[in-house]
Amino acid sequence: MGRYDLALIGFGGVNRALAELISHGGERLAKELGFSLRVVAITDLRAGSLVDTDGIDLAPLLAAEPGELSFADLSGGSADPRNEWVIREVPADIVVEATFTNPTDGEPALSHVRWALESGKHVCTTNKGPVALAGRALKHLAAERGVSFEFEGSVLSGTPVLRTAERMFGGLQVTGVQGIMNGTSNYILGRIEEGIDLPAAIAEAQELGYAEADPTADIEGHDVQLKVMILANEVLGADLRREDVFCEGISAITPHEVRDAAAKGLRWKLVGSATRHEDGSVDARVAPLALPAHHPLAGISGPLNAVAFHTDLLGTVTVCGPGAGRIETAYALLSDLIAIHQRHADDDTAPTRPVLQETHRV
Ligand SMILES: NC(=O)c1ccc[n+]([C@@H]2O[C@H](COP(=O)([O-])OP(=O)(O)OC[C@H]3O[C@@H](n4cnc5c(N)ncnc54)[C@H](O)[C@@H]3O)[C@@H](O)[C@H]2O)c1
Ligand SMILES: N[C@@H](CCO)C(=O)O
Repeated sequence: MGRYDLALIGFGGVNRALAELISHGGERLAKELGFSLRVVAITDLRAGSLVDTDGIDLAPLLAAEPGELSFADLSGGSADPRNEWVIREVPADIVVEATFTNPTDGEPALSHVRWALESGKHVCTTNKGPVALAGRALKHLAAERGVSFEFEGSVLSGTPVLRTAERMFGGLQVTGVQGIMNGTSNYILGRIEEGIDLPAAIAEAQELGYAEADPTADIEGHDVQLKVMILANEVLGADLRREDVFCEGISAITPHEVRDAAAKGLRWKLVGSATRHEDGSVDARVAPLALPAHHPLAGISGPLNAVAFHTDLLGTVTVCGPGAGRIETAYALLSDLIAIHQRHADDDTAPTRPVLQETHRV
């Protein structure tokens, strides 16, 4: 049975949930999937870095409160995240990037992904920044190095939107996408409709693990803007930059407007869309809309999200499922790991693991 050694970059909600899946369900998954997973490195801005090329014992890390975790005093640990050294030098097969999304320039996650691919390591990430802002270049780099770059969790967490389009839509022309693609804003709009105020609704979304570290991106639509770019670039063959996508969030909608609309049978939703025209150009936008109850997206509530694909032969195909959540997004990473295994299990040119130089051990 094969085994993949992982380096986890960022140890917040999502990568901790992946570590839990591996720690608690690893044996069952190995039997079912035909490969096992082992974590050999973890880095985190707050906790530092931890390296054990024989496999990190995850149980004590998962038993600690997230905010209290420090690797500094552990064997193989350091207070410094040392991302570049860990990514480039530790002999992992796959780098799992789940640090903060930066909608402006994608950094430092973009560098994390680039260092990993340059080092001949596969990458899976839930981070929208590198995918939306540099997806084409990173895919090119991955292909050049013979490794995979997987990012299912960058759109609708673990709900398989990108892989459905990539694997199941052969022979179809996709002419547009429209959807509710942010769990936090959708949850917040629902809670405001129920009478909760905005700050309390944001706090709930943070507690539930839906919101970005800085929820401004959820509220102002930037998170959806990145997701629309990813969908347009991956599915409609576009090459959109952020400034190409009009973006308005939900911050200007008052609680009165939300409740007044509900009384009239309308639901405010933050809708992202992209349309491909006959000449191949693609228009994309993010804006709140008051949808009538009969609209297919009106009933998508809470952290549930949906993406409708408009196609030539099937009409509209809608994929619906969780749009956010720690475990749901960890599943996206697991689905990426499975995709990497399926693509590379038979590689006879698979990169060999370099040996970590003793002098570099901490
Ligand atoms: N939570 C979700 O529902 C969800 C869904 C889809 C995608 N995502 C994306 O997944 C990523 C992780 O989400 P999360 O919910 O775990 O966020 P989080 O804020 O809980 O965790 C991020 C972690 O990354 C660490 N970090 C930040 N910068 C770092 C750096 N330079 N080096 C090392 N560590 C660093 C932070 O200390 C934190 O522990 C984000 O990019 C987010 O946009 C999250
Ligand atoms: N903050 C994002 C996480 C998923 O990308 C959301 O609420 O949808």
